Amino acid sequence: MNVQNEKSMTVRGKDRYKSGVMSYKKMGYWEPDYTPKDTDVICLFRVTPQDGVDPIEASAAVAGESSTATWTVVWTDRLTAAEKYRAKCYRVDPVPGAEGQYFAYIAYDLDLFEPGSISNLTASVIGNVFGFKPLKALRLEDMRLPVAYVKTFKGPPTGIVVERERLDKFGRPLLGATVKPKLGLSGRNYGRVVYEALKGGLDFTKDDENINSQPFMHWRERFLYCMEAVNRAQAATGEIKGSYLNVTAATMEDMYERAEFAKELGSVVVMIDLVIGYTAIQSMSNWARKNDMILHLHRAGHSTYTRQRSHGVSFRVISKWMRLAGVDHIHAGTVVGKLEGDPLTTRGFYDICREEYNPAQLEHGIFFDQNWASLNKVMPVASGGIHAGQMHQLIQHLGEDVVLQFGGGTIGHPMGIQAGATANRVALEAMILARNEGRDYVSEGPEILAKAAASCTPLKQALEVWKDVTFDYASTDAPDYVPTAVPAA
Ligand SMILES: O=C(COP(=O)(O)O)[C@H](O)[C@H](O)COP(=O)(O)O
Ligand SMILES: [Mg+2]
Repeated sequence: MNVQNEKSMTVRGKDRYKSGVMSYKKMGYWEPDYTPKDTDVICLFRVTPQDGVDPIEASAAVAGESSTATWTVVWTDRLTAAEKYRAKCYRVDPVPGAEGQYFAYIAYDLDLFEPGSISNLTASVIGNVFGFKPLKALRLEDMRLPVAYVKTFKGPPTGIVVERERLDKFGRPLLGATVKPKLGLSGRNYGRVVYEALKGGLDFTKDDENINSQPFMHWRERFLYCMEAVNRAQAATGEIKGSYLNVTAATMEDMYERAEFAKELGSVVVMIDLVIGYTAIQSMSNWARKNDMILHLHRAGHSTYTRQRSHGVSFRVISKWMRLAGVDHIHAGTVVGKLEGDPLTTRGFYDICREEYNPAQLEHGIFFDQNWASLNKVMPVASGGIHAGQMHQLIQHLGEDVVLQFGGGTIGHPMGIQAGATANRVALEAMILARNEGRDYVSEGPEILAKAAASCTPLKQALEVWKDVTFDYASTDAPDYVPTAVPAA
């Protein structure tokens, strides 16, 4: 069906405001002749209408219910600049290879949104509409954020450039590890893991998403022992080290108290989980900015609504919101590890975090050109089931401005935690050296690692223990458009 060619059906004049129910497309939420303004926010939704529901009407309903409409005509529209405030669906395309699904492009006037508030933005664009009965499913795939709107956000408090300057670490990915087991260690044993991992060569260690203040280890214990470990590791290595102290808690007051204590102890970084919510994230961002602190975001919970392609919110949209909201680190996928991560889709997430400007690139899932208007860049974090033997692939897929985090892949090392950290550091440095020498480090990767391992027993053992570990499963969240060969000019 060529849905694109349906003409405008907007009813105009006094008939528009007669009491009663009128289809959304007649109420003015379908405007195929509309050209979005530079200042409009644009959303791309994947709409799956119920059987028998016209895709244009379903898409117009999404525009209506995410902006000004209700289910019936209301005369009070006439007290407003209704034509301006109505979101306008201006284009509907069938999704390639997915029968019954449509991409609906919807433009929203900038005045519909409070400046600098992710909560306000999301209350509109994902507020009610995902439960609308005429739709089987709905997914927010991408957004174009106008520069005028981007400029109302402060963005990441530190950014990649300043983070590297503060840490005095350049020209290579940073290395981290999530302390394992996730739950159950006492403060003192937890601190031992942190010390060994940092002393062995990592830059960062990290609390896991669900480490807060449990009976086996209250938060102050954790902070005290972690910072003792950080300070000792710094003294032993002469390098700046950090441990992401997770300040996630039940209330803002608790989070501020924990963050203040982290600062008092000299930490360079604090951590929050995505589940704390957008307002709390923006508040913590303000705190981090005021206190010269790196703010690490673990995307705990995101897969509940980002992973399935037909319903929810794409992680590329969450990445955009988080760059606006202002976090310095965000978990963005590993490609090769244990968790969901199609290579091309993941590339799109990384570009959103790290580029000044994103050109539309359908094969990476990026539908719009996006200018970031000099907002700081977010350091993506690759974490989840990665190990030293994948170093060449990690650098190939994820580049240089990234934190590579090996939890099990450090702490599970047969010779112990320090050895696990050393294996990762040596593998990384060998690979970066090979890259800098202009070698084809991707295809020669296994050889480069083997050569480095010849003089590094910890790396040799890591490669041996984990050599067969791969997570080769089909990706759920792959792009809808495949790259096409372009004939030579
Ligand atoms: O605990 C881990 C990783 O542990 P390990 O390194 O032992 O696998 C993190 O919570 C996940 O990486 C989160 O996933 P994501 O980074 O995809 O959000
Ligand atoms: Mg975890």
